[in-house]
Amino acid sequence: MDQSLFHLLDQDQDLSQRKWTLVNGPVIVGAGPSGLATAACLREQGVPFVVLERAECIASLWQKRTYDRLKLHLPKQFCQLPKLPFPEDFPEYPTKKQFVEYLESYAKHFDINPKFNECVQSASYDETSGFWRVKTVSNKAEFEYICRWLVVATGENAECVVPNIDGLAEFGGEVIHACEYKSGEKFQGQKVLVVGCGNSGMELSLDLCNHNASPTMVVRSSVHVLPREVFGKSTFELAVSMMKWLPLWLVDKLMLILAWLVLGNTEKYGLKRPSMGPLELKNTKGKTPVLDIGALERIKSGDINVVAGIKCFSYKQVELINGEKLDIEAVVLATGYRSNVPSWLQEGDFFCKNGFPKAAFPHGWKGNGGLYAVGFTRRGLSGAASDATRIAQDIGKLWNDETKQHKKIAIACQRRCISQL
Ligand SMILES: Cc1cc2nc3c(=O)[nH]c(=O)nc-3n(C[C@H](O)[C@H](O)[C@H](O)COP(=O)(O)OP(=O)(O)OC[C@H]3O[C@@H](n4cnc5c(N)ncnc54)[C@H](O)[C@@H]3O)c2cc1C
Ligand SMILES: NC(=O)C1=CN([C@@H]2O[C@H](COP(=O)(O)OP(=O)(O)OC[C@H]3O[C@@H](n4cnc5c(N)ncnc54)[C@H](OP(=O)(O)O)[C@@H]3O)[C@@H](O)[C@H]2O)C=CC1
Ligand SMILES: O=C(O)C(=O)Cc1c[nH]c2ccccc12
Repeated sequence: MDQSLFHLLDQDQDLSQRKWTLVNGPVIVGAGPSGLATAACLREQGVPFVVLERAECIASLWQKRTYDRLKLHLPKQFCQLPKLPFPEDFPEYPTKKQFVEYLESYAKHFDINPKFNECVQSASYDETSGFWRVKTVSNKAEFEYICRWLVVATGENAECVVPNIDGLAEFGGEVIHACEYKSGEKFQGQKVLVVGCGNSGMELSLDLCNHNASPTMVVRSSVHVLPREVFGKSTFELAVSMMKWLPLWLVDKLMLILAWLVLGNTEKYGLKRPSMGPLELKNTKGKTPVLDIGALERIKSGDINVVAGIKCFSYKQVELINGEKLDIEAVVLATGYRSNVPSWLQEGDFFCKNGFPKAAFPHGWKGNGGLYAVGFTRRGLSGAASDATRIAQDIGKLWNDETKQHKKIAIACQRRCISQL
């Protein structure tokens, strides 16, 4: 065993009380697409690893916290993970079910078997020994993993953002976050307030319309709505191609011209555009533009009512900032998500308070002391795929060097033992 590890074991009384294990290779926290992609790339290099997942399944965001009708909103070539493409018969925009099936077969193909129901409570780096100590709780039992490398793969959407709006506790009707919404079926015939106008707010409002409910969507500030396709071609793909030749500001201008040609002036429906362009806003603030799949038509037709902002709630009612009062029966908070890294990672150099790496893309994948982050680039699944490839290469090299070193030491010890016989 490594000499420095003896130091850690000697020092800590706690460890004699708790069950612990020494991991050969990295610990990956999270079995979503990012964690799976990293594990697959490590497997290809022959590096062992342990994946810890708080849920009882892989890709819990996709399996447990998204609505039934969800489809990927970027074309499939931007959403596949490294080393194993989507099956050829997948459509341009795979459904949630297809995507989950792909992820299941991906995990099976690379023999990735996460430890489920293991929620990481804390992770800290022991400077003296050079090891990470990762503490988990599983069925109330505490456990500790000790490892040289820690890969953070808990995602940009780990927790729901639930705003504290005046009077919401007195509302009296059903209040859910978008992550609990499955289908508009149970809202049939109801007046539903959808708070937020990102991709979730737009798509849930559309789903509510499709189930004969009456949604009112709150747009408190501004939003970029782009068509998912322009003249039959993916808007996202078009933007990616243009970025190879043109500066970001110009691509943003062209996107807005195209959006105007295809969608018309969206501001007259209460959808004020931000002053910053859609790609610049995504890159700098992480705010994703809406890729419209039909909600705009329903806004234009009046099926989705758009309002400006909420003042407060009262019993089965909402008061808007313009003083208008609306009777409503249910509220869907499509108010977004946040990272949970600050709640468990005891580290201050690499991650910001908001749970994202401090360094801007493409530098935010590697920290000090064997710390890595995958899937925090605000570039969706393709960003996660490129992080995963880099991380696995880096760890692969370090692991191989250390393993060779250990082998040399083991052989030297063996020789000395033999010579003393
Ligand atoms: C509704 C929706 C649709 C999207 N559609 C697209 C799309 O079409 N294209 C695209 O590119 N991107 C899309 N995204 C972006 C999304 O971030 C990625 O699709 C993808 O899920 C990110 O993968 P991830 O592994 O980084 O995070 P996640 O999928 O969130 O996985 C993180 C995992 O970590 C686990 N975890 C969290 N905390 C802990 C802990 N303390 N201990 C143990 N485990 C923990 C979680 O349970 C989860 O399983 C979408 C996001 C949402 C919310
Ligand atoms: N088909 C797909 O692939 C889908 C993809 N997604 C992705 O999931 C991620 C999360 O999207 P989403 O869930 O829409 O979250 P977003 O963070 O994109 O949007 C949150 C929305 O809630 C609003 N909001 C937050 N707090 C309040 C408040 N107190 N009062 C009023 N409005 C509020 C925000 O307004 P403001 O801007 O003023 O802060 C914003 O409009 C994105 O990356 C998105 O692209 C989501 C759904 C479908
Ligand atoms: O769907 C998401 O949340 C994504 O992050 C995918 C994505 C990455 N870059 C974009 C630019 C415009 C629209 C979606 C995305």
